[in-house]
Amino acid sequence: MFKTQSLFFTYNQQTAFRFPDIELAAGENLLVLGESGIGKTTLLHLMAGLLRPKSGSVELMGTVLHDLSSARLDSFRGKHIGLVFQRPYFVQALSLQENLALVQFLAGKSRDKNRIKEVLNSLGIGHKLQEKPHRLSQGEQQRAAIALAVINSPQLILADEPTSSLDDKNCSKVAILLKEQASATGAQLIIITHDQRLKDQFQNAITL
Ligand SMILES: Nc1ncnc2c1ncn2[C@@H]1O[C@H](COP(=O)(O)OP(=O)(O)OP(=O)(O)O)[C@@H](O)[C@H]1O
Repeated sequence: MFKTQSLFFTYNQQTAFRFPDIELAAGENLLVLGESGIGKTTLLHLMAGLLRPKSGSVELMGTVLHDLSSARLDSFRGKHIGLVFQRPYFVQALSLQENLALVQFLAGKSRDKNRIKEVLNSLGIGHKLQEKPHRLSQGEQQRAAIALAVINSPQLILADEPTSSLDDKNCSKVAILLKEQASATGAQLIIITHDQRLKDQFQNAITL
């Protein structure tokens, strides 16, 4: 179960955000739509525990994120939350396989080459295992970004504008892949975007 309650956040006196409550059971998906500047990334960062709310709470699997110390929160995030960013963050000097092994290591897991192969194969980029990230096409990089997010089988997958730089065909593919990856592990999936093309692919949607 993932749940946010009465989330309120301010960067300064001019920018204050109140977000609608979200509640998702295991395996459920949600699309959060909103115009530029409305606070989508802010909400995603609150849900990932990267920002601390001024009031309200974020709860995943019975744990209230901001009750944890920052070290425990980092570890909890590494194990249970997968993040897909608009622009993927890779260590460019490492191969795709090594990048994924690093994410396993940072979550306190041992290197699992079979899991790395399984995830890359399911995303259609198994043959790019040894490739450096900058040698991948934009669509491949976006799929590799999904691999980074799901490698540790997180309970919650949060994606920030995962499709905005993609053409229609790749946009649809990425949405399907994210849903497939989430349903493979029974994870909750939340996509935050201004991309109206995704509307048809999600039954559960809210607009900020
Ligand atoms: N660190 C910050 N300090 C002060 N203001 C900020 C900070 N980060 C974001 N903001 C402001 O908060 C508002 C919401 O930003 P946010 O990035 O959450 O919006 P968004 O909906 O994701 O926008 P976009 O779709 O353009 O990425 C913006 O007006 C932004 O300028």
